[in-house]
Amino acid sequence: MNNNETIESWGWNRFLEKTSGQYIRTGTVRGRILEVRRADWLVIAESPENTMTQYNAAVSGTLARDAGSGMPVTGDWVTLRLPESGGPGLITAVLPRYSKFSRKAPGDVDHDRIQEQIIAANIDTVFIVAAAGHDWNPGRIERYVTLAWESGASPVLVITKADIAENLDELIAEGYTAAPGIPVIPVSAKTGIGITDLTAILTAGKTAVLLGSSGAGKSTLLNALAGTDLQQTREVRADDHRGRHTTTARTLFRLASGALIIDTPGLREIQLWTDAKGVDTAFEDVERFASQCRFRNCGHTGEPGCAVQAALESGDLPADRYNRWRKLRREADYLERKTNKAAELAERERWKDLTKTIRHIKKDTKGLR
Ligand SMILES: Nc1nc2c(ncn2[C@@H]2O[C@H](COP(=O)(O)OP(=O)(O)OP(=O)(O)O)[C@@H](O)[C@H]2O)c(=O)[nH]1
Ligand SMILES: [Zn+2]
Repeated sequence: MNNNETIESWGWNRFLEKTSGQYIRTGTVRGRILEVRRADWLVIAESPENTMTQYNAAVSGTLARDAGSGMPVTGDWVTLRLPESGGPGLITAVLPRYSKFSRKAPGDVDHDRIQEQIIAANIDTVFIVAAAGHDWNPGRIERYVTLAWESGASPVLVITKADIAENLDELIAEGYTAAPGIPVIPVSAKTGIGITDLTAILTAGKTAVLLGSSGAGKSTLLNALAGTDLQQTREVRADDHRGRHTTTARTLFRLASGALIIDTPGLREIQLWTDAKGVDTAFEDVERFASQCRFRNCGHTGEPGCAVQAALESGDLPADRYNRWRKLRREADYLERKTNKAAELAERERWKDLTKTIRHIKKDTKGLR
């Protein structure tokens, strides 16, 4: 471990300095979650020798009980009680997050189990990694862009495997449409193009997260940026198909340049965790037309003076883009109704408990009167 490392070299910043005061108690140090494992957490923290040291850690009972903000995720800053003698450390609090990338937790849609899943916390840049080739999907990119804007970090669209693109210029144009106002950077780990462009965006002490489908080339890109094999990647051996590797954990790495990168396993589903406003932020082109409609509450479905319909007719707004915007809007509205309903149910349960308690108290005090 490099002794010149400080918590700043692991991403500690002024926001954290300002907001963490009340959480840091004597006997605890500040640490950052490098990886969430099945049963424990890998944390890099200040050690008594004033160096940065890795510890395995568990979560304190109190934190596990009232983890209102959820259990620690990769990128989180926490307070850690250092291990006494070789045992695991104890995470006692999760510090306020200045950004987080979330999606709706995958699971059964029918059972009202509507939950946020935080993929990574305290990130400055979201690299949306989309591969050229058969897996190219602008609709999926739009979902990532929507969630990335919601995260509080700045999105960047990275088109990987540029070497296999049949028409790279077309993909780049589609990328700019799907991700308006966001840098679009084509790269290839095979030929090396774009790697210096991406390196230029990385900053020492700032955190980026790589997000995208499985096989998009995230780990390969991480290795190319690092200039060394930080992550094993999946090179399928033709003869026996063994030696396959897919990323299974979300892990934070520190490059020699000092930049911090979180590699993640591919996400199969990327369901929204935002409201209609969040969708509109990612569709500023549609929004711009909508703001020119004659009626403020225009539904864009045939009302007189509808600028969205006019843009569709003139071709200024591609029909595909418009349809995907409508679909995401519907999904966000649905989610909002469901979460409201879930909140309502929780509230009703709380009242049920409360009235029960009151009834008990009344019963208990009856004999005293
Ligand atoms: N042609 C080409 N292939 C690439 C490039 N980058 C990655 N690949 C290949 O794409 C496959 C998947 O790459 P990975 O880096 O493992 O993908 P990943 O996104 O990390 O996948 P998960 O860990 O499953 O999420 C591997 O076979 C890579 O060799 C590239 O720039 N060009
Ligand atoms: Zn309209």
